[in-house]
Amino acid sequence: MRHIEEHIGVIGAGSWGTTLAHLLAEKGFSVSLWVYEKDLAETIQKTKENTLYLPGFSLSERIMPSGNIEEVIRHRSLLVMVVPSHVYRSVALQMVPHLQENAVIVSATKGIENETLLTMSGIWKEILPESLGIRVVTLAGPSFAREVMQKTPTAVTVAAEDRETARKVQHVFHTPYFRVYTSPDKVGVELAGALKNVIAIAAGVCDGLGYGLNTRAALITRGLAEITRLGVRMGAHPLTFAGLSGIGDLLLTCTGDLSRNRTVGFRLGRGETLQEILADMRMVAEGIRTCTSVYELAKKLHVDMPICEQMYQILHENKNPRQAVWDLMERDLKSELEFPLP
Ligand SMILES: NC(=O)C1=CN([C@@H]2O[C@H](COP(=O)(O)OP(=O)(O)OC[C@H]3O[C@@H](n4cnc5c(N)ncnc54)[C@H](O)[C@@H]3O)[C@@H](O)[C@H]2O)C=CC1
Ligand SMILES: O=C(CO)COP(=O)(O)O
Repeated sequence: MRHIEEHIGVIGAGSWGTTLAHLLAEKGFSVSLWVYEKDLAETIQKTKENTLYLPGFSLSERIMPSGNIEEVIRHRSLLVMVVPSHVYRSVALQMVPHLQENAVIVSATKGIENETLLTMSGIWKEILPESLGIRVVTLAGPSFAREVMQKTPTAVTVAAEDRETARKVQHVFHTPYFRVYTSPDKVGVELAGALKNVIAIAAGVCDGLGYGLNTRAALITRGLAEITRLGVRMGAHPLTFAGLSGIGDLLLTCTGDLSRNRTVGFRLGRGETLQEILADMRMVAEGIRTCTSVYELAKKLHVDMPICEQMYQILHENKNPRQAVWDLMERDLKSELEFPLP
């Protein structure tokens, strides 16, 4: 393996952060990994395994786990941010005083902040002093951590406002089993990655209720229509939603049993309450919180998002899931296309 001089800091040692750290370390980068749970940092150091979030995989010797965030980010020109969205701002605020000028931050979190309705790069925009010259890039697309650890051929997108930064990050992450595309549509890629989690819960609900493949296909398709509608309203390019971060990730998480979001939905469909499901889940299912943000955004921006609205009622107002499906089916009839033919 070639040793690469650049030293990268990965912030967040959940399943995805650990996987990205491992991928980069195997490429030859020196990688520091910030671990929130102090005992876990020691365990990873000793056993080379993330026993809490990614059990069963042997991690690269080149990963240096640490509970000290300053140590992980100081003097790093490239950082990867992978903490769940509800703690993103508080962790980012801890990072700001230690960031190196002109560093690049790759954000791999999928969510929308509840309190502000901002995307993750929106949070950075709010808290980063412009004088630091830091660029934020989004990484999204269909990529279950465990499959990437198994080196399953995978393709993702990195989106940045400037092409040069996107190309740099593309090359940093690319491996023969991890193909990276670039995109200039940061808001689109970010929204696609966050919103698909809400639809994945809905797909799980339908499967848990025992509905068939017709239902799932309809849900994915009309879910994509909703995601696109909100995305375009917020400035995204519509074709981004036909890409890896859009339909790609939507298909993966609506159909793949490895999805935590789909699993939450499935269990809801089977009759468990959200409280029961969350009680035995250590990992994050971002769609639960994102659903609240989407519900608020749709109201604020006057965007019609019936599936997300029903999901909000199931998750947060105890609506009966079967009733929610029938309420969707009984809505006013409408045209599928939302634009006139040329
Ligand atoms: N797991 C996957 O396959 C993929 C996950 N993602 C996204 O990556 C982000 C992170 O998810 P995962 O790595 O899957 O997490 P995870 O669900 O495996 O682990 C939870 C993480 O949250 C951290 N955490 C909990 N409380 C915290 C606090 N108060 N402060 C700081 N950190 C805290 C834990 O230390 C752990 O790193 C999410 O937005 C997820 O949607 C994106 C692509 C793939
Ligand atoms: O985003 C993911 C894969 O691209 C992971 O999905 P879940 O969070 O639903 O497991």
